[in-house]
Amino acid sequence: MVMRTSSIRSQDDPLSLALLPPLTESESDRQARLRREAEARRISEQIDEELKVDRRKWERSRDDVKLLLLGQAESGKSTLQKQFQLMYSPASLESERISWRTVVYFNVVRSIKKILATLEVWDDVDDGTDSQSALERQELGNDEFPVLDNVGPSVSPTVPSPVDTHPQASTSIPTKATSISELRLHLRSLVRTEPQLADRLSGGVSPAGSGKGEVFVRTGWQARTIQKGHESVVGKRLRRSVNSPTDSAKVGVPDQASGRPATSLSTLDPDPLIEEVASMLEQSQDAIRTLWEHPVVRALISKRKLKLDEWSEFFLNDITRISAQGYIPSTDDILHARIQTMGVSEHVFDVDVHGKTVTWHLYDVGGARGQRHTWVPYFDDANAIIFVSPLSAFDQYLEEDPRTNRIDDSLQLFTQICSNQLLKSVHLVLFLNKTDILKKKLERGLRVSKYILSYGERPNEYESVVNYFRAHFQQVHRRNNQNRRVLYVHLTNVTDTTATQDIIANVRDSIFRGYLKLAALV
Ligand SMILES: Nc1nc2c(ncn2[C@@H]2O[C@H](COP(=O)(O)OP(=O)(O)OP(=O)(O)O)[C@@H](O)[C@H]2O)c(=O)[nH]1
Ligand SMILES: [Mg+2]
Repeated sequence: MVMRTSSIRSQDDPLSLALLPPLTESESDRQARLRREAEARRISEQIDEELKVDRRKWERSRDDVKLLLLGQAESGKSTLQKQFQLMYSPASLESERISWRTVVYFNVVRSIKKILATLEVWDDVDDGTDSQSALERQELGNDEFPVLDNVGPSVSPTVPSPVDTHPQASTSIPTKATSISELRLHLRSLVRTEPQLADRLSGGVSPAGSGKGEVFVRTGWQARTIQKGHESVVGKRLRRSVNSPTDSAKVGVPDQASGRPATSLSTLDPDPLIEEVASMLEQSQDAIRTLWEHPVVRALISKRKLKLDEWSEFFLNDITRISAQGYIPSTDDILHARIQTMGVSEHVFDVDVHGKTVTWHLYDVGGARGQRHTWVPYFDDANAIIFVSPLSAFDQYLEEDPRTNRIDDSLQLFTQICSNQLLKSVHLVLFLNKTDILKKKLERGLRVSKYILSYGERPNEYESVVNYFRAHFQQVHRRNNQNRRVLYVHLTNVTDTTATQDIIANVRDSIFRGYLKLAALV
């Protein structure tokens, strides 16, 4: 007979009543029920314990630093992210190194395509019988025309037949005298690979409203550019190389002094598309160099009729190295390679700050107008922002909206960030970036007042221009600074590793000081 403890509650509470054992419960049923109840208690306690651990984990994650990189497209956010990666997770950059080859090739092929398209607009059409086009004749007759030393190899030209349209089949070496239509024939197959390279990088995704029909990539794009076998071998070898300095020499880890890879990846599984492009580049390197150094192209550039992206120049100047067999991108190449970010990509680093390791989550966002709505969900719990503004863009207009000057857009965007209520307590850092390109533009004689009317009669010199723009950003900050927070301003060239890493260390310390202050308050 089972003794039941009766209580007012158990009799009144329908749930307790329902849970009571039946009146007819036998001794063996009672034992089984007690075992079940003990097991249920054990599971419940285990769940409670796991919840406690989870809560602790969550609390730990609240201690992590969340840093947003914000700014318009092409301002240098992803380049800055690469510098963080280089500093705090070099092994991960190493394992990606080979994937950047696809981006570099894509940048080169796209630049060649743009040069040829611009030449077409400016009429290089000839009838195939005359090696000089109308434009060439016009330009070569021009006294202002730049005289180039060292253009093309000093062997006599072997001009290919106009019907020989396959550049790989041709053994001719283009020279200064080679006409643009001949170069176009040489480079036709290479240029045709551009959409395939774009597709390899983007996975076929091209978001609407994002500007010049660029190639956008999401986090993890690297996997698409590496064959399965390739990826695992590179990943394994390069990971190991980080732990063992003796291994690094064997596996393509860059030589520290030159930043260039020490070995080729000839033993790894190739991606057929990339290998084909590599081989075309190798065979077309003379044609590319001749085109790039061609007097007509030089003249179009100097007259600003051909406006190439900054990275085009970087890669085309070094085309012999890039198109060589077994090319692996150097760290400098990776820092200059251009690919637009789509959405928000998160990068996690363990950052050692004066003996304490803190996990940092770096959010690198797409800066084109069509991408900016994706930033907002990350504002809630952000600790710090680095706002990147490219000062060299004073003579450029948004790809998404050709009426808007890029500096104006950057100031407007900075106003929105400074005045955003969700961000009012966030540690704010401003990178006035691309100072190296700004210097070059000013040296070339580009006048700021032509594009920024308010600049007026101020001297067209670096110091004066930088002070003028910096003052504008500081004014925006002052006018939208409810919480009297400090604005930390740095003049940067984020492709310069030594200088940028010093600045990152400085930013890290200032964020950490704020972090300690906050920790002391809670
Ligand atoms: N010379 C020079 N080039 C820079 C600098 N910062 C960035 N670049 C180059 O500018 C190009 C664009 O930089 P990204 O870092 O891709 O720009 P982003 O802000 O991430 O652009 P989105 O992803 O479109 O928002 C790349 O080719 C970089 O190498 C700089 O300070 N100096
Ligand atoms: Mg980016």
